[in-house]
Amino acid sequence: MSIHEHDPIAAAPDLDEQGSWQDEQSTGQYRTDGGPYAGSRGDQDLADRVSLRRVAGLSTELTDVTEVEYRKLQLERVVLVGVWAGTGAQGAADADASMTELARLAETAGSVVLEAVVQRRRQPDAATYIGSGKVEELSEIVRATGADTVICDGELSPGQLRNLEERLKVKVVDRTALILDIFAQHARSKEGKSQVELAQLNYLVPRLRGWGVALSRQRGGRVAGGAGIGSRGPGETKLEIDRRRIHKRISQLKHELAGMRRVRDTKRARRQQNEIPAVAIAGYTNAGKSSLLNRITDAGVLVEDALFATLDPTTRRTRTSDGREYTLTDTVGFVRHLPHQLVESFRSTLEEVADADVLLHVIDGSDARPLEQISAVREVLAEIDAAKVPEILVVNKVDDADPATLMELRHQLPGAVFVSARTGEGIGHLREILAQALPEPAVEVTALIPFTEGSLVSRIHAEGTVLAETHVADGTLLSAKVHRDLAGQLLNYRTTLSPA
Ligand SMILES: Nc1nc2c(ncn2[C@@H]2O[C@H](COP(=O)(O)OP(=O)(O)OP(=O)(O)O)[C@@H](O)[C@H]2O)c(=O)[nH]1
Ligand SMILES: [Mg+2]
Repeated sequence: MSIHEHDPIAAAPDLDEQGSWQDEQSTGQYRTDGGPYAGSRGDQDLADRVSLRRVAGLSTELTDVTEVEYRKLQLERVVLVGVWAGTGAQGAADADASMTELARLAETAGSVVLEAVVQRRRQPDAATYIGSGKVEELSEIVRATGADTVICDGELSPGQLRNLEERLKVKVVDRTALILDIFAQHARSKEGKSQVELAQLNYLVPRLRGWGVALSRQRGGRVAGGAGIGSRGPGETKLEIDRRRIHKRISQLKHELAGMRRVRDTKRARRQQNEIPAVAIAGYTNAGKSSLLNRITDAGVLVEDALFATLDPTTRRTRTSDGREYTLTDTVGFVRHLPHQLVESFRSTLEEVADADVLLHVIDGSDARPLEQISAVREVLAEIDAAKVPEILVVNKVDDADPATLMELRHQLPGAVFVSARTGEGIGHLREILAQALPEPAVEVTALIPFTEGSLVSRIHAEGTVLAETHVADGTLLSAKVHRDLAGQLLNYRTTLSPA
């Protein structure tokens, strides 16, 4: 079970009397009778006063004592803090879902979660994220649990981070830094490492002045393994590193990445020239994207029950059952509020998704809130200009999903394909659907189209690639690559004349 050494409630018994705490055991029930999430009263002050609420059941589960000892030495002991504006039971459930995800992220980064609390507020406090009065209570919890780090569920301003560190006397990091840290730990390829470092530096630049002064924190380089969240980054101390050097490193990284991008572009252009349709697998982190690639192509890509296990795209060639070749690319997963620094520096990787002919959008059917995963993924897709790519929704992990949820999903997502990458269920059907969705290879035609059929010429321009075009007395003479359908309609106008 949890590794609380001190129960914060017991350690601060008067908190309970003030009604500040609500210890919800794992019943899944939320108070709606004037408790923290009683939105109907609309009394923000009251809500503020009573709203720092424990999120039950989020402590890292440890199986034996030796593991506890080991982790104490190796890992950070963290308290999670969230601010949530939603109201009612739904608001409470949303807050808990967000905190559960934050806990998973923290654990993926190697931390032990000691405690999680949320405050209901209309918006985060401009100076201290949670209400200023709540910082004292949080400080109590930090002391009672022996935590050495507080992780806030959002992106905090440099001032908020500094103020909180000053008052809490422990390291404070935000969700963005946490995700950047996981990426830094998981990056394998040179390109991936450079992309993450660039994102980290862009995150760091506005936070250089003053941040960390409270603790005069020294940070190591990427190789400072085991030094905790935020320390696997490019490194920062106010005194040591001057801004100019960071900016120089940023341009150097951008230059390197531009070079790697050219290689990627060339490869992709070659595939496009060969007219091999490209399929990209996209979706929420841990949805089973790599598992699906492995299941369809025997790629042998790393599969892990961890967030952001995959950062580097893997492309494999494979064939439809009727023998047509296509490529399948597995790439980095998405998450709610994916830090924009990462989206920016992973842009070249994400272009694999934007340039694909078809998207397999993988959803974890065993997740408690699959529809939210879908909208988070679509938000990122829109950001990288991939919203236009035809998409096949693939609900994965049907072997592990709740049958009632699946039934509901079938209703909510007509057209989605339900599969299990683990057992192979539904994969045959998915391959059929995919084969139908693949664009037909283009056909090269040369045609003389009379001026009265101007609309055909427009269609060729819109739907195909014109290779040469000239106007002659009888009409428009052109050669173009067009899809099979259009080629059929041009049959009567085919000619052996050459427009060149
Ligand atoms: N029960 C079940 N588990 C699955 C299925 N597919 C994948 N998993 C598990 O889900 C976890 C994540 O799988 P991955 O294939 O690594 O997921 P991913 O989407 O590539 O994850 P990231 O690269 O981290 O974003 C692993 O523990 C898999 O074993 C499935 O069909 N059923
Ligand atoms: Mg993966």
